[in-house]
Amino acid sequence: MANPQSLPLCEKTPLKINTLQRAQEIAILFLFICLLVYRLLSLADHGFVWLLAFLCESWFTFNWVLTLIIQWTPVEYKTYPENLLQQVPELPAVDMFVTTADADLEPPIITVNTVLSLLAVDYPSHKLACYVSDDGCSPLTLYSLTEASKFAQFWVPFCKKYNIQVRAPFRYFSGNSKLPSDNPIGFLQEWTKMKDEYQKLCQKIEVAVQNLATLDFSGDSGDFADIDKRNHPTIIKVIWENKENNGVPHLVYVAREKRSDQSHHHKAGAMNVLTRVSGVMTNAPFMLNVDCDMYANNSKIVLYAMCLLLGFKHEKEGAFVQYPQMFYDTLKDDPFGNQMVVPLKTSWPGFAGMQGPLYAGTGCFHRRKVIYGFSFMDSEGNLRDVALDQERFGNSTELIESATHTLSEKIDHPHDLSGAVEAANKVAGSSYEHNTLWGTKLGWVYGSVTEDILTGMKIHARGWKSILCMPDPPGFVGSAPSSSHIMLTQRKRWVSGLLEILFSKNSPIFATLYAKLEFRQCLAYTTVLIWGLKSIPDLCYAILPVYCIVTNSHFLPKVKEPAFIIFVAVFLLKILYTLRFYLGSGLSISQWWNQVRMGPEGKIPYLTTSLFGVVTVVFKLLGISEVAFDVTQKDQNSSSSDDQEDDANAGRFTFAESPIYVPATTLLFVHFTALAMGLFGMQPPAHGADGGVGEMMCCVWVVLCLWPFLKGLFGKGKYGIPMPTIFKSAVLALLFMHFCGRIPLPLGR
Ligand SMILES: O=c1ccn([C@@H]2O[C@H](COP(=O)(O)OP(=O)(O)O[C@H]3O[C@H](CO)[C@@H](O)[C@H](O)[C@H]3O)[C@@H](O)[C@H]2O)c(=O)[nH]1
Ligand SMILES: [Mn+2]
Repeated sequence: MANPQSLPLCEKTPLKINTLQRAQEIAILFLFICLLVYRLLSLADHGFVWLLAFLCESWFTFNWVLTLIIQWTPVEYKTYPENLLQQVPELPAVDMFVTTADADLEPPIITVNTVLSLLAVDYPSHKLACYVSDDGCSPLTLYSLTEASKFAQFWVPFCKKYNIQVRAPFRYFSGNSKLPSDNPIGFLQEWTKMKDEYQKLCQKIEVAVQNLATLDFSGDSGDFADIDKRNHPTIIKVIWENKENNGVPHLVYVAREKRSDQSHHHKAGAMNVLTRVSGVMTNAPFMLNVDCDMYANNSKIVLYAMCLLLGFKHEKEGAFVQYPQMFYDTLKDDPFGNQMVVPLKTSWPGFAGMQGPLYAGTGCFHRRKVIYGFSFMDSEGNLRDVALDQERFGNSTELIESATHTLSEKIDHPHDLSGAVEAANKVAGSSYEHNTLWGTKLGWVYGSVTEDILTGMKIHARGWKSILCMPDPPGFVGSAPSSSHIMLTQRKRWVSGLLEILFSKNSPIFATLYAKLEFRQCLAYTTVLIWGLKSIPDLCYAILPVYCIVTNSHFLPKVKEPAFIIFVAVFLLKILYTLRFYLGSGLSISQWWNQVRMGPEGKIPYLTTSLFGVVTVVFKLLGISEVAFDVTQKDQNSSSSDDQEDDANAGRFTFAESPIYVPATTLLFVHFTALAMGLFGMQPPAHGADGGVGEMMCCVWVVLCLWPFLKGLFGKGKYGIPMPTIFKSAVLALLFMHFCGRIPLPLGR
């Protein structure tokens, strides 16, 4: 797709760097280095504890350097001349993919809203098609979508006529959206009608959810009778085929074939099926994909993305356009650290200043030909001869033909969807990919439960760049985990998925050595991939003060030593550094504190699920077990919650019977013991120590970070730590004390 002459070129512009921020960053780096030098110089006088502290601190320094490398040259994209797209003679077509996997964890009404918001975007509707992949193979989802497509016949024209901004009805009709005061004539009437219709739609879906038996299995849903989610043939239904220029875009339901003896590769597998099914149906040169909960929050998203993808002189500048993930209805002060506000200001623009943002799995527009995997342009920019054979693409002549069109940049003509269902069924088969390049060189890449990062990295490794799009209002908004347990489970999957990439042949280091991943981008990917590993030094560093107090040794310099100041300074400066972002963005101190405890770099996730994520990957590497894709539960609670009690408890930390809570509970126990020993002078006869003020302060900090666990000791129900967990942790804590030589247990030592 060449850039039409009339379009001015898009540009990346460097962001102005805040000098105070830079000064702080450098100062922290300098202090880290001083600290390491101090450790090294005094290593000989101290023992093992000193060495361990030195190793942890080297790791922290290394991480800080990587962080700075990412943030060094932030850029933003000069925005997209909105009205100019109207001057482009022919807008390209876009296929839009929505994935859902479980009608219980992902209620159909959520998927329906996402689909409605996509069907209603501001873009010529005959250029759009929406495909929903249902890995749950649920008749409820199909039923809900069918009903939604009827509602869409009113909803889409209504949104376009009155230029509605948020086109997901549950958000539009939710309590906090006010009606504009200067309504055009007739608006109020239509608005009321629309609201009624939407309520009816919700009711229908609700009734169906409550009582599956009311669904009529005779007609379209016949295929679902007695279906087994893990073992069933392909079901593809064209729910709505758009035959006019101004109608509602096509809507297609896809439940790919599943066989219990064949791996279906989770979301990556679903994406590849959607790519192929849409390939034989509409074959648009661009593809958008979203998770079922990520509705379009800005009606111009497709236009913006097209401006960016078409607006560069060299198409290599834009393999994909990524909208950062944002969330709706987040709880006050973000108690579970989901929002990731700071990355929006630091790492996202930072990545954009290198090879481009990471592919985040949702809210992303890809070029279809990039997904088809080949670098078809030679260095002169001419199309290379690409053999599109069955060995690569699989044995569907329709798909090979459509892929040939894509790669040779021919624009496909409107298709007859219903006529393509047979071909679509074939390419959605579970054995279609056997002996092809799907999942390796083609499409979404297999081998990690964070398929998004892996797939994006493979694209960068072929020398493509990517583009960041951050319009106001944000492009896509989704549901954030509504409880701490859900959040922690999600983090565990992320951590394992990222480590799976690090320890595979797809590691970014190889991609830099043998392919075209830029060096800085490789470092940036590495920082992301080693996320889970960071929990190990964090754990060690949390144990050190306890160990030192109990054994009356030191891992920090004594208060009187000048070196003590370096430690205090790094600690305080790092706090000030992050606090600045929060206060500067109008956020509260408690939000910052929640981030410290629960955020991506938070203590609690590090001391709970990250550790287990690492273990999962070790098990995988040893061939003991596979990494599972546990789907995140999604809630729609759009401020309509009438349950007062639930509201009050919404931000409270919850527990479940799970080993993930053992390490942190154990830590809490040993820290308390250590604090008690320190305060009441129960340490062994001091070897000239100063009571370990530094170590005591560290202990207090860890206890503060683990406060939710302290509350959990006394909480009831899901707010309390389960008894077995407390018991296991107590045993572990005793063992720890024993090995520190403090509590003689009859263990023969
Ligand atoms: O076998 C599966 C499993 C999941 N999904 C879908 O994948 C999406 C993401 O799953 P979710 O449980 O919401 O995971 P999150 O951790 O919230 O998702 C983030 O992380 C994933 C893995 O990195 C990315 O794929 C997502 O796009 C990104 O939003 C959802 O639409 C699911 O329906 C499938 O289609 N098939
Ligand atoms: Mn999600």
